[in-house]
Parts: sequence; C-alpha cells; structure tokens
Amino acid sequence: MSDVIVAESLEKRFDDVVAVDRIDFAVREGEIFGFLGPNGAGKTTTMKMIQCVSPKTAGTLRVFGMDVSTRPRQIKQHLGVVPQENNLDPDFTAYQNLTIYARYFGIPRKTAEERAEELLDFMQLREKSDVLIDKLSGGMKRRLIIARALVNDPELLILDEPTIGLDPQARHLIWEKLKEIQAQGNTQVMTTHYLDEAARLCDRLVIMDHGKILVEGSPGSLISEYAGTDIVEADSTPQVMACLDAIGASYDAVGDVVQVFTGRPHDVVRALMESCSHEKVLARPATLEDVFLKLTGRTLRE
Ligand SMILES: Nc1ncnc2c1ncn2[C@@H]1O[C@H](COP(=O)(O)OP(=O)(O)OP(=O)(O)O)[C@@H](O)[C@H]1O
Repeated sequence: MSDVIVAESLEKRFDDVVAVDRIDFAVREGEIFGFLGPNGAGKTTTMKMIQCVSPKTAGTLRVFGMDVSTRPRQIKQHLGVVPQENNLDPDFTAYQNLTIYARYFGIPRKTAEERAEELLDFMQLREKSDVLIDKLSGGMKRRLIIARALVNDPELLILDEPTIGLDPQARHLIWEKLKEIQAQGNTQVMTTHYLDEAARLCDRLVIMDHGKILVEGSPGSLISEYAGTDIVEADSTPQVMACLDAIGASYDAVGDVVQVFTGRPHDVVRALMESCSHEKVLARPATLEDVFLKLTGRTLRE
C-alpha cells in the first residue's frame, strides 16, 4: 500500500506561536487516519497545510507524491474538503449547492447534475434536493457538505471535526457513510475531539498536543500499550491504597480517584471488595481518553 501523504519535520509558525512543531507522519492509501487532540493542538493547522491553503514554514509535506509548496493546484484536484464550519451557500438549494460547486472543478453541466443527484441519494438527502440550506437540520447540512466534498470524485477526503455538535443519531449516520466511502477505496484524514469517533472510524491515528505528535498507532494498540485493556477506579482512600499496595497493583491518583490500569480487572475488583467493601469501585474498558490522560496528565477537554 502506498503513502498518500508524507510529512517530515513539518512545521507551522504564526510569529511566535509554533502551531505545528516538526511533526512526522504518513497516511496510507485507503485508510482513515485521525488527528486527535485538545483545542489548539495544531490539528486544523495541519489539515490546512495538507489542503494547500496554509503554507508550511519548515519541513516537507507531499500529497500524492507532490510537494504542497510547488504543486498546490494539481493536489487540490484530488482532494475533497469538509471544513469545520458550515460554509454552504444559504441562497441556494441543496441541489444547487452541489452543481454550483462542481463548476469550480470545470465539471460539465450534465455530468454535474447527474453527480449531484447520485450524491443526494447516497447521503439520504434526495427529498431535500430543492430545499434552501436554512431549512436543513444540522445533520443534513453536514451530510450535504460531505456530498459537496465528493463532487469531484476525490481520492482523498479531508474532514475537520465532521460530526461536531451533532446528536448521536446524526453522528452514527455520518460514520456509516464515511465507512461506505472508505469501502469504495477512498482515503480519509480527519480531526476530531470525539474519542468514540476516533475509536470507531480511524484505522490509525496520532494524538497531538501543543503542536507535537505524542503517539501514533491503531486505537486498539494505543489503548493496550498505554492504558492496558481495563481500568479499575476507586476512591483514593488510605484503605484502597493499602489494599492495592498489598496485591502489588500499581495505580495513578487522579483527583479523588485512583486508577489501576490492568488486564485483570476482576481480580483487582475482588480484592478491593474484600478489604474495603464500603468504597465505590468501578471497572470499565480503557479508552483513548485514558491514553491521553496517561501521556499528559490532562483530559482532552480541560
Ligand atoms: N491564523 C492564525 N494566527 C495565529 N495563530 C494561529 C492561527 N491559526 C491557529 N493559530 C494557533 O495555532 C495553534 C494551533 O491551532 P489549531 O487551530 O491548529 O488547533 P486545533 O488542534 O485544530 O484546535 P481546535 O480543535 O480548536 O480546532 C493555536 O495556538 C492557535 O491559536
């Protein structure tokens, strides 16, 4: 499988602010690759450099083997972009938003009309074809923006927070569609704050913080490497800590709670229940949030 994007020591500075700090990553053909991290981590800035709309200040960045600095026009022909904000044209219908966008790519009118109809069907927006943008729900607008990004039949789709602010049902429908698009051979790069979205969609991801990449891998491998398979949480009382010390379980204190990262949650829970039965004890699967917490000592939304 070849690499669609390769970044080496990629940097973006805004005067004194180093938004992206010499990062390396490679996105493989056909995968969904995620950038996960808190606000200000540098995710959107990285996406903008890939889209050739924000010049890098150092390092190299190649998309489809082409340098973003010298061949932006050729690269853009292969991209579909789903921006974080809703930038549909409110003066036009759903259908017109697609056909007018197709003009930017020089797609002939008849082909554009056929493509618009196909995409409205695919995104389950057929009955909204003649509706103005203001009359669409948040989920419909996001689906239309994804449809618009597919107008030029791109090999690479770039999605900045594709489901931000949507309810669970609307998010699930978009996840389903993105998986279908991937199954058609498309590569996708996305940023997200949502851990469940990253875990569900991404084949591989990087976790970013302060412009740097902290770790890279599949969601499952990152969780098992950095957070174990399960986590047992209990109140951080002297009895709980004495019990954990007695069974040789290592733990981290997070606020009023201790966390034990373990592959044997039942054994830890049993020991805690036997010696401190009055304490609150909870066992749960480890998540990407735990990986971030383990790496930085902070939660993603602090
Ligand atoms: N045009 C700009 N001028 C100056 N600083 C900027 C500009 N764009 C981004 N930054 C700074 O670069 C850093 C990274 O911002 P970026 O938007 O890439 O983060 P992010 O991870 O995408 O965050 P969010 O999840 O909020 O979109 C931040 O410190 C931000 O303030």
